[in-house]
Amino acid sequence: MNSIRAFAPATVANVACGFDIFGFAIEAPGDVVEIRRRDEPGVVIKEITGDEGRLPRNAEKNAVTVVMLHLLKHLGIKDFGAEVVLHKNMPLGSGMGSSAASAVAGVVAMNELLGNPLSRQELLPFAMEGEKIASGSAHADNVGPSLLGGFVVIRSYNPLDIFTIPVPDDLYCTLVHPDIEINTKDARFILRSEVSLKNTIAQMGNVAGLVAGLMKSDYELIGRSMVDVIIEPVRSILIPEFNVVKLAAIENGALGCSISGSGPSMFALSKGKANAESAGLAMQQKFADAGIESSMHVSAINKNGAAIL
Ligand SMILES: Nc1ncnc2c1ncn2[C@@H]1O[C@H](COP(=O)(O)OP(=O)(O)OP(=O)(O)O)[C@@H](O)[C@H]1O
Ligand SMILES: N[C@@H](CCO)C(=O)O
Repeated sequence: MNSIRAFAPATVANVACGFDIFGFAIEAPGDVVEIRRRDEPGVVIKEITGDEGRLPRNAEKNAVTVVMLHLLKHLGIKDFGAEVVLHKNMPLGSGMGSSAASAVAGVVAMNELLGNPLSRQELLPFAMEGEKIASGSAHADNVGPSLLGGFVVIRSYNPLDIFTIPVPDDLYCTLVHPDIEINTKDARFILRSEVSLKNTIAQMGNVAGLVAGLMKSDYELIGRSMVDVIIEPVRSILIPEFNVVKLAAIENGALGCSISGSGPSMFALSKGKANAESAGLAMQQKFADAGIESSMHVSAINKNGAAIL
């Protein structure tokens, strides 16, 4: 096998109360990576489409190839020759897990080209190295769901303990991406390092409630638990019209609404596709009223994650 194509989906990280510990995959959009073996040693980026020339072409700097280099080193494979084409189908700094999608598609494609020496779970630490190059921190709540699919919980980072939980079949996600950019690195820099006991207790309650609501298909409990008292109050100031858009989502069918990842995208969860679409249109209207263009994606939770095409 000399060439492989892999797809990795967009993801919603944090999911309101679960900063760095919750994430889920959606069906589209996502990045596509093509990798082809070559005789000459070294992994090189042959072409990147869809990034307006903004991403690094240096294989040591791009999330899509950094993960491949880490995987080859781990397997003790030297002088491996491959050329990589990356199709970016997601905006940068979007809050949709753009760098994670590249990292996951890249590591899945390379693993397949090598005959699948590692399982999906075993590929996770390598995908996290892609996040590290992109955002300065190896958080797993975008790469985890993009790689494994479904709704992912990261119980622990050291040692890494990550698993998926069931979600109700009729749960739909609305993702609205306003036409602005927020870099994850910046959105992490502004966070406080200390949290009050009162807020910790509230956040733990919501984390427990969201997990229970998802596993019991209790839509009301899911909605009540989508409250973030720690991160959202700090980061929402980076998103124009945040409060108005969030209220519009909930008044038009959503169970709950918050920031997707580090933003600026906002996401809502709804029971049924019709509610998800209605909430999304209301969210977009509020952005439009403020002169802000946006794009909308409505999707069930993608239970498969990355795929070989
Ligand atoms: N293949 C890649 N795709 C996207 N970003 C990359 C990639 N490789 C390196 N980067 C770097 O990561 C930065 C974007 O990462 P960042 O985490 O800020 O946003 P994102 O991954 O696009 O979206 P999200 O906020 O959902 O994580 C880019 O500015 C770029 O410098
Ligand atoms: N948990 C990460 C996700 C980034 O997409 C953050 O919020 O910084």
